Amino acid sequence: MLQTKTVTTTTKTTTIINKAESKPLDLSVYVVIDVSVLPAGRDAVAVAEQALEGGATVIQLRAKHLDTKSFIELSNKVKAVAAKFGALFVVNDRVDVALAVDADGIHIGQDDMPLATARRLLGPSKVIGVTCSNTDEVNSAVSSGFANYLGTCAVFPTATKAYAPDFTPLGATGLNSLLQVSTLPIVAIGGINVENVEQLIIESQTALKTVAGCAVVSAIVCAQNPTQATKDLAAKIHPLLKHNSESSIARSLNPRPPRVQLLVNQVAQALSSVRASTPLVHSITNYVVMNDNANVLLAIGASPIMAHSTKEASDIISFCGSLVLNIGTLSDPWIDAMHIAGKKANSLGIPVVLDPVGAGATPLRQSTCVDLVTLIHTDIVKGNAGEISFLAGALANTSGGVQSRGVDSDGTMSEPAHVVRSLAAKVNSAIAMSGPVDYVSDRVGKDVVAVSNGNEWLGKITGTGCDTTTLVAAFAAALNAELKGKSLSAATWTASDDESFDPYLIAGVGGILCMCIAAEQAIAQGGIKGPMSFKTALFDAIANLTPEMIQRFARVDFV
Ligand SMILES: Cc1ncc(COP(=O)(O)OP(=O)(O)O)c(N)n1
Ligand SMILES: Cc1nc(C(=O)O)sc1CCOP(=O)(O)O
Repeated sequence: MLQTKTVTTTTKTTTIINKAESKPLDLSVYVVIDVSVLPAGRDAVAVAEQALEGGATVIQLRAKHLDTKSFIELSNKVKAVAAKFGALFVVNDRVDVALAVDADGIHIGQDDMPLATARRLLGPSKVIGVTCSNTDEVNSAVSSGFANYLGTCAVFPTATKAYAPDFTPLGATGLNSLLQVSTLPIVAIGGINVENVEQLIIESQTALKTVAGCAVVSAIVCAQNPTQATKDLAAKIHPLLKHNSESSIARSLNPRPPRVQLLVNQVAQALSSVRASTPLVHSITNYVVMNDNANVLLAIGASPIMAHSTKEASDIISFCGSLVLNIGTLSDPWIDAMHIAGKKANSLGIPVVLDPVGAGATPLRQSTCVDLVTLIHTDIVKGNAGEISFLAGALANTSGGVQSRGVDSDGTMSEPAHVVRSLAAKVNSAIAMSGPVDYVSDRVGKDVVAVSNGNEWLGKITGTGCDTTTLVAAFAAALNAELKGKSLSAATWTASDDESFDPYLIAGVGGILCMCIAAEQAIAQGGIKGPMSFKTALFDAIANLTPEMIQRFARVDFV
């Protein structure tokens, strides 16, 4: 049963149609079954059904050369399978066929039946899509009040539809221009596939609007496995549409302050630097997380090396970009190796990142992490509230000591910004403290950043804290190498300039944002059944993170 509601705009009355009150018009995964493109022996109804199984939300039937009787017969069959999946069934061009089979809607071009006539014939409850190639056509379709959504001309080159030789596809920029002026949903079409769909959506979005969906013919109809191809496409489309609409609207209502935006820009840029420089990260880390830490480094674009022997700790660090010291599963020789590698890293200006896992839990861990921050220089300490609180407390009685605030039962502490700020200044290290909100201080305690992208799923599998530490180390390595390339050094950064952030603040925020945003992406893609499928999706999402995602989804503030 189609439901209608009427919205009065300044000029016209626009009818917005939902298939059912509980089911808004979902144009996200729009599959066009073009019978002339079907590979030999493939049946249109079967392909439609496979696409629907893969998550198609709309099926359009396009049959330019089919006689009317056959078009109607085929439409009835495709309509029946679409109905089985609760998807919208749309006929291409032919209003008579749409009427004959009582299709859910019609898609017409500029040279087809006029929009007003189509609406008059179809009535108010059918969905009408109209192709618009430029902003004039968009304005005209929108102001007519007769269309429910707009299609585009080809965004990329396509062999499925013939164009004049001088036709230039819209590209993301042209699509962006249409999105800027349209108050109706826009579906992009033409040459879209699983490889280019994400970039198209990201690059075409405006501050307020993203495409409502992407329409494809050959990428599904000619795919070896149309179900899987639709699934793959849907997995790329859904997270971007969902997150973009929420975050971009929030962003346009509440833009980032300039200095926050500057920091986000630099973090996004730093991710590009990691990818470009493939830094080698030496980890002396714990048994529980070793393999995951290595894979997380590979996923972000860095390279892992793990060596625990005192006999090679110094040699290995001399050709690495950063060093991780993780005290999760200690032994005496490992502690010695940490000191050897740490001292060597200090002498070479290689950043050292300490993860004081379980600090304070036993005398061995207490003395080890206190020794590490006092006998070698750590550039970044990354731990949870309990670990950071312990360190702050352990150093409280030394000169310039930090008052420990204690940790609440939910893992938080009062005045977290004060604790990281004071500890940072005390040990001259950036401090990254994880929790429901993460706090990162630069090395002097001047800038403290709260990162609010925390995700409860990250607590459902072991090792994500240590994984985040390795990401921080990858960022530290890439940023330090970049500065060295300019004959500068992360070690000599000073807090005098308001425009410049401590590179290790950027590293701390960067590692945390990558982990948290990847978790958001993993969940948004759907299909998470429990901890293991989350873990797989998380690692994939880390590999697929882009600087644009950091720009879009980062929730950071100075505190
Ligand atoms: C979703 C969607 N967008 C655009 C078109 C193109 O329609 P049209 O301009 O009518 O061209 P033909 O498909 O008739 O060649 C579409 N079909 N679907
Ligand atoms: C049906 C259609 N209409 C277009 C337009 O530009 O209006 S391009 C197109 C075909 C798109 O097919 P594919 O996904 O195989 O590139």
